[in-house]
Amino acid sequence: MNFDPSWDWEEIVDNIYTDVIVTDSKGRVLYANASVGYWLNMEKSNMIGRSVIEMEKERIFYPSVVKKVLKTGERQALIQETQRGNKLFVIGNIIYDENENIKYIVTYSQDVTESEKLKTYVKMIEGEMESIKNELREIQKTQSANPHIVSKNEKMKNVISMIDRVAQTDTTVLLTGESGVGKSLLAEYLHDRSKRKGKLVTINCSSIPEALLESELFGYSAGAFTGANQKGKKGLVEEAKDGTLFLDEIGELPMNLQTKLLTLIQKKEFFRIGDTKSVSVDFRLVAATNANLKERIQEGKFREDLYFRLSVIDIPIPALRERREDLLSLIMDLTKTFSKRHQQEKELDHATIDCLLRYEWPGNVRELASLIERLILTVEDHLILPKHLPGEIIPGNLSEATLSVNELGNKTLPELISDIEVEILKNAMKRCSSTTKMAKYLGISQPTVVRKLNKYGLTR
Ligand SMILES: Nc1ncnc2c1ncn2[C@@H]1O[C@H](COP(=O)(O)OP(=O)(O)OP(=O)(O)O)[C@@H](O)[C@H]1O
Repeated sequence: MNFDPSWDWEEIVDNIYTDVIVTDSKGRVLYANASVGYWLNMEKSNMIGRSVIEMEKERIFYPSVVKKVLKTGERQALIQETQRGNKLFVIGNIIYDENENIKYIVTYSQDVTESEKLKTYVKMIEGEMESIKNELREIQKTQSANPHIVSKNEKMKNVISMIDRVAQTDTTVLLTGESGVGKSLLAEYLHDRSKRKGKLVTINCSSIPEALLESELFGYSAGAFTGANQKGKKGLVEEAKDGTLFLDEIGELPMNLQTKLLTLIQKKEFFRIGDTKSVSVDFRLVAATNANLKERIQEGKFREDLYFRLSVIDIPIPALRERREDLLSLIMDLTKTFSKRHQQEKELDHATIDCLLRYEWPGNVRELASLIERLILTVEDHLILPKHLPGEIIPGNLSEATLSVNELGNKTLPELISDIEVEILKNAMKRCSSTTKMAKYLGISQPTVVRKLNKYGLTR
């Protein structure tokens, strides 16, 4: 269909759900459409001939975009408040006559009251996040003597206090728990707390080949076997004199060495390979395992008597998923540690922290620590965003579109408002079980909630 000048333009413009006002070059209203009447709470016929400057003075709306256009001689956009308490996003455009003089100023506006509320809400959430960070700094100040052991969770606090208690004794300690929960770190902590004068000597029983393990542990005498050092060699047990011997992955210790270890624990003496004279040594034994030693006993792979000797004090370390209260502190602590270590000024975005807090962490603190270190080393930007995380860590409902308040850079205002709206609505959907509760939570009406959910294709 072609353009027809006889169309009823007034009726058409009255049916646009956007305020349209046309003024002359002095700001006197020449035309207003029907929508204006609703937002400004006055009949559109009462507006014709009135000065927008006067209306601004009467606070029918404030500020006046026309006034700003006339002052600057350019197109202007601003947020205006109306007598009804609504917030309007208003644009004022100039139409010039053939002599380049202002002929009309056309203004059109859209209600953004709810979006403005949502922006305030985002600011409030940012404020809350800041206070959580402050709280965290306080927690970190009051943490255990070793700054790298985070323990907010009850079970973990019990682990630390148990270690503090046994540290002063010579009792053998067995640390059990999944790989990466922090057994080695706790062995270090125990040694620090024990005030034993000697050093902490760590042996990973699974990483040294079986043939070498015995000589590594007990050493050998001069000329004990072909290829050996002529002067003989001290073993790690001797290295741990007056200190702590930490046997990691004890479940992997071969059977013949289990027997020798048992003798060592009982008599506190041993024989270097090829020697007939025993060596006595004072050390504290700490062992760790992620294997189920009772099962290994059943399978005939671990000596029961050694197990009883080792497990006098058996300290199970909870998996990270069982102590989620520690997660936030760990995330912040590790970020700080690695940023400092690699001299990188990096920060985790709120949405990134949110993803990390939701993940299960099957690889425990080691998995978390390696990820944070990798992000700090590989992400070029200052801010680490959800898009930098590996796929498995991003929850299904947080897609690429996840909005960070810090990402709003080059978007237009309507796009920005929509993004914030979607994000806040998703957040409200997670917290509230019905649209009525969402309405209360967001401070808007229930039909508005439904309309907005439909608009963005969000389904409950
Ligand atoms: N509570 C904690 N606070 C800070 N860092 C921790 C904590 N627990 C573990 N880590 C860090 O996590 C990583 C893995 O810890 P660790 O090597 O002690 O685990 P593990 O239980 O001994 O693992 P595996 O059984 O595989 O030997 C280390 O980098 C350690 O510093």
